Amino acid sequence: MNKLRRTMLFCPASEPKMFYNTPVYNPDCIIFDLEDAVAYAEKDSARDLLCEAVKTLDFKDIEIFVRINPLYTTFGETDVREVVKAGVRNIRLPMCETAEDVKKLEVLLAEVEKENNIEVGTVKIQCAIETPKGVLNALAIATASPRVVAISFGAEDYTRTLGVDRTKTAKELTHARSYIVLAASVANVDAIDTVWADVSDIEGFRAEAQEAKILGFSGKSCIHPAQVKEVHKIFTPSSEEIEKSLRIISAAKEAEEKGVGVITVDGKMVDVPVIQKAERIVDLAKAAKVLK
Ligand SMILES: CC(=O)SCCNC(=O)CCNC(=O)[C@H](O)C(C)(C)COP(=O)(O)OP(=O)(O)OC[C@H]1O[C@@H](n2cnc3c(N)ncnc32)[C@H](O)[C@@H]1OP(=O)(O)O
Ligand SMILES: O=C([O-])CC(=O)C(=O)O
Ligand SMILES: [Mg+2]
Repeated sequence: MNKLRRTMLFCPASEPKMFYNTPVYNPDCIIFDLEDAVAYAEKDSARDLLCEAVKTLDFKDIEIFVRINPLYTTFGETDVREVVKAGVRNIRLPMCETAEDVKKLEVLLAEVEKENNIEVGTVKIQCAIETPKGVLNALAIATASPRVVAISFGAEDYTRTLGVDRTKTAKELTHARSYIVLAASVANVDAIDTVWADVSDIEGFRAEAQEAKILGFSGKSCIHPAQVKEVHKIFTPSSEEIEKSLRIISAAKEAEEKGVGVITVDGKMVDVPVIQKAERIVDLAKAAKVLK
């Protein structure tokens, strides 16, 4: 299993009051944002604030990402240079459309790592796919560099660039979400579902998170602490799932010892794919610390 990445809580780097509190909400990952949540006039001051905070704050075992501005903007390169120097080891690259975009970041990272005596390859990349072109290139993006640990979907920019409305049915996102999940699976990286902007509509958020799990995403980006709790509930195996998985694994072990092939548990056939799915649930439960 890759790292546990059920939740990625976005927090604007220009909001120190907010970002000092982020660890309290216990997301698996925090994404400090230098891109769209930060006004143009505040880009430099937000970066300075963030770098200072990263040097001093204790985020326990929460994985920290910084969403930089795209490298084609005037801020992108400085974002990379400064946040890596401050200790950030994971970059979320927004508006990623091609393998070439990833490779440009990879070259810059190698240069910055050498300048700061950091082993080359240390800094990991999460590619945000948020345009039709990015979706069609998802597999090339996900496999463009060994640094890529996840690809994520950005539905706000995706619907903007496709020229459609974002609706509560999420039908307009179906193809892109499924394609991103497939690409991530082939590349063996995590797939992170998009943000849900209406923080007051927790029911709608829950439904979208549930669908993300069914589609095969590893987790979901969040913009509000209340969303983190919901995603954790949905993406953490329930006690029923865990008990059933343990029963399957134990029955399979017993059958193997007795030299029996296919068996049944609770009246259902258990074969290799079923056993491996049960093992995955147990691994996830252990990583989420709901099973020892
Ligand atoms: C399309 C995209 O690009 S999305 C990615 C970029 N967007 C972002 O990063 C936005 C992140 N989210 C936010 O900035 C905020 O949640 C908002 C602006 C949407 C709403 O903020 P508020 O109106 O303050 O929400 P609310 O009053 O419910 O907040 C409750 C508490 O949670 C805190 N909080 C809210 N959102 C966050 C967050 N993302 N991270 C950390 N703390 C947060 C608030 O500071 C407040 O703390 P307090 O009780 O100690 O005062
Ligand atoms: O990447 C995300 O989840 C949020 C985002 O930028 C978008 O939806 O455009
Ligand atoms: Mg976006």
